[in-house]
Amino acid sequence: MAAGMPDIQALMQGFSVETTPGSAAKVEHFGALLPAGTTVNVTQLPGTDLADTIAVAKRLRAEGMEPVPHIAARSLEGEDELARYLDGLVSEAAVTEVLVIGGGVDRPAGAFAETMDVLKSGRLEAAGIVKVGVAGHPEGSPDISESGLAAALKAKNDWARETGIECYIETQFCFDAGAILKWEKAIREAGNALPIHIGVPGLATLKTLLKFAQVSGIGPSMRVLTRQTRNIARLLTVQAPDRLLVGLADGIEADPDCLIRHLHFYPFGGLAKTVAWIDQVRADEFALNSKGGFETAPLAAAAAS
Ligand SMILES: NC(=O)C1=CN([C@@H]2O[C@H](COP(=O)(O)OP(=O)(O)OC[C@H]3O[C@@H](n4cnc5c(N)ncnc54)[C@H](O)[C@@H]3O)[C@@H](O)[C@H]2O)C=CC1
Ligand SMILES: Nc1nc(=O)c2c([nH]1)NC[C@@H]1CN(c3ccc(C(=O)N[C@@H](CCC(=O)O)C(=O)O)cc3)CN21
Repeated sequence: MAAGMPDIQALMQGFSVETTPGSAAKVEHFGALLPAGTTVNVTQLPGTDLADTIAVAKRLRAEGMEPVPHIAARSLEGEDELARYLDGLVSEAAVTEVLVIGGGVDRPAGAFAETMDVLKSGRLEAAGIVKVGVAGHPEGSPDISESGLAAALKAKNDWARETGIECYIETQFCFDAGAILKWEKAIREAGNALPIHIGVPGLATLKTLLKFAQVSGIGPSMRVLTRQTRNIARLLTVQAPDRLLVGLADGIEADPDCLIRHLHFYPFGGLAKTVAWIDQVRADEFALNSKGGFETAPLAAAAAS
């Protein structure tokens, strides 16, 4: 790597991806797309069946991936359901790592109102879980106050320290490297010691990104997207997160204490093209451009779908 070049490849190492039961059904074989052992998160979205998340985790394990299912605290009925869910994940898919989130339901379905309620239950340790991700919100959350987020993050740090369980933060997706770097520094100064995986949008059309940004309540950096919709033709062009990655790599390089460790890709139904693009970057098949990002070679037609 030449001096002054952002180290995009270092940033790409150990990347993870997210899938939903619905989008996994459209993937023929995860092992044919992703390096063996890649971490694949499986969502537990409101209104979906826990059995579907377990089934996808099982399939991921069989296809050589490391399944990391979501546990959405507010969607669970209580400790019994959590115990049954964990039992299924461990016995069917040998799961040892989970991502615990509050989850998008307005009113808790049962005894768990937030992530900490699940962590404090002791059920994760009892099930043999050794690594736990929790959510991060670089741009804040439409559902949670800033003080609520700060209190939750402190409690999660305390829990990690007290239990000795390996914990990390996985963020909401965001389009603005500056906002992410500023947030990382602010939570670090407030006492955060957990390593961070940054949520990054995969390759998708502007139209798809806008749709998901809306359903996920992504705030300020929506403007980065909506600014581009003035040119209507751009709605159907595929966007890559190249500028975001350059900005992050530069920021990490400039601050040796930065806790950003990995990227987590949200492919939004475009797993094949996202992975093809990641492969090009990992193979060093890209060149920086004058727009603060980089270009890869045009993707093969098969992966462009
Ligand atoms: N991949 C995904 O699906 C991701 C989803 N998220 C979203 O982030 C939010 C939860 O964030 P966490 O940091 O896990 O919160 P948390 O579980 O640590 O809770 C923090 C505080 O916010 C409140 N809270 C949590 N979820 C809420 C909701 N949906 N509505 C109103 N209040 C809520 C809790 O009662 C608590 O006081 C959810 O809306 C979740 O869907 C965040 C990251 C990734
Ligand atoms: N606050 C919040 N709420 C969320 O629901 C949420 C976040 N944040 N952050 C990011 C994740 C990613 N999310 C999602 C939600 C839905 C699909 C989904 O419906 N996927 C379709 C296929 C994609 C397509 O439409 O082509 C599926 O069939 O599962 C994917 C990711 C929701 N997420």
